[in-house]
Amino acid sequence: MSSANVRVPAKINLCLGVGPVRDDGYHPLATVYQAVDLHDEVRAAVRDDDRITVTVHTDLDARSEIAVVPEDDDNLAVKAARLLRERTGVSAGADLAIRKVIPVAGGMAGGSADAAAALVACNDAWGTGLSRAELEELAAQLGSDVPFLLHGGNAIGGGRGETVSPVLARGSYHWVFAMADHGLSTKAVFAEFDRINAGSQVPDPVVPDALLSALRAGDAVALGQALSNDLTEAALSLRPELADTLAIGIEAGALGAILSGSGPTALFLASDEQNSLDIAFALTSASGCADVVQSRGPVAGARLI
Ligand SMILES: C[C@](O)(CO)[C@H](O)COP(=O)(O)OP(=O)(O)OC[C@H]1O[C@@H](n2ccc(N)nc2=O)[C@H](O)[C@@H]1O
Ligand SMILES: Nc1ncnc2c1ncn2[C@@H]1O[C@H](COP(=O)(O)OP(=O)(O)OP(=O)(O)O)[C@@H](O)[C@H]1O
Repeated sequence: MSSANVRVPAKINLCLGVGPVRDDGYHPLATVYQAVDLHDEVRAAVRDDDRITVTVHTDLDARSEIAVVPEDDDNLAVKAARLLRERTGVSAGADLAIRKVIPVAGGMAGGSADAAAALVACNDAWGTGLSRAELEELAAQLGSDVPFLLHGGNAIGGGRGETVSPVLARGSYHWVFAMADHGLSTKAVFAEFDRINAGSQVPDPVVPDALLSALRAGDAVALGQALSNDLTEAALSLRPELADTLAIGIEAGALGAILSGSGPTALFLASDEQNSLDIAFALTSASGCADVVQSRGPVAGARLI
C-alpha cells in the first residue's frame, strides 16, 4: 500500500496587525509570517476501504492540553484529507499518523500545520496530483494559517490571514519560545480584542515599514525593535502572567519579545547562540512556563520526506 511522510513547520507572526471585525466574524489581518524549526510530521497510508483515521503521537506529555487533540473527524488533518477527497473524487481512504511537536493551542498554528501536511501527504499517497496552487486553494478553506504552512519561509499574510505573498528577506534568526502550561483559544482572544475595542474606531491593519526594512537588511537588532502584535492586550487580559514571561526574556537580553499569534507562547529574538542560551536559561524558572525551546527561522513549508 502506498504511503507518504510530510514534515511541516510551526509559524510565528513577526507582526500581527488586526483590523475591525468583518461581517463574517473574522478580522482583517496584516501580518508577516515566518516558518520556524519546530516540526510536526504527518504520515498518510492508503487504506483498502474509504475510512479516514487518525492517531496522534507525542512526547509533549508534560503539557496536558495534548489530550484535547481530537483523534476523530474533528482533527484538522482529517478535515484536510476529506476536503482533498471531495475535490478530486478519489475513493480511497487513509490512515493518518501525526507526530506532534508543535504546542497545542499555543498560537503557533499546530493544527493548521497538520492540515497542510495532510494535504501534501494524501495528494502524494493517493496520486491525486494537485498543484501547489490548487492545494493552497483548499488550504484557505481549512483555516486562516493553513496556506502559509504550505508556503513556508517568510511571507506577508493578508485577508483573514489566508492570502500569502512573498516578502524580500535576508538572514536566519535565533528564536526562543516559552510554552505556557495551558493553551489559549484563538477565538476567545479575538473576542477579547473586540470587547476591549468596542466603541472605538479600529484602523485598517498595516505591516510596519520598519519591519519590512529590517527583514530586507537581515538586521536582527532592528527586527527585534519592530516586532509587534495587536492581540497582545487581549491575550494579556486573559492571561496577565504572560507579561512577566515577556519581561524575563527582555531582562535576559532578548532583542525583542512578543506573544506568538493569539498566544500564549511567548517568543524572543536572540542575537546569537549564546544569547539564546541565556534567555532560555532565564525562562526555565518563569512560573507558568512549561517548556522552553530554542529554534531557528525561516525554514521551508510542508515537504515530503
Ligand atoms: C491568530 C493567527 O494565528 C495569526 O496568524 C491566525 O489568525 C489564527 O488562525 P487559525 O487558527 O487558522 O484561525 P481560524 O481557524 O481561521 O479561526 C479561528 C477563530 O479565530 C477567529 N479569527 C481567526 C482569524 C482571523 N483573521 N480573525 C478571527 O477573528 C475567529 O473567531 C475564528 O473562528
Ligand atoms: N491536528 C491538530 N493539532 C492540534 N490541535 C488540533 C488538531 N486538530 C484539531 N485541533 C483542535 O484545534 C485546537 C487549536 O489547536 P492549535 O494547536 O491549532 O492552536 P493554535 O496553535 O493556537 O492555532 P493558531 O496559531 O492557528 O491560532 C485544539 O485545541 C484542538 O482541539
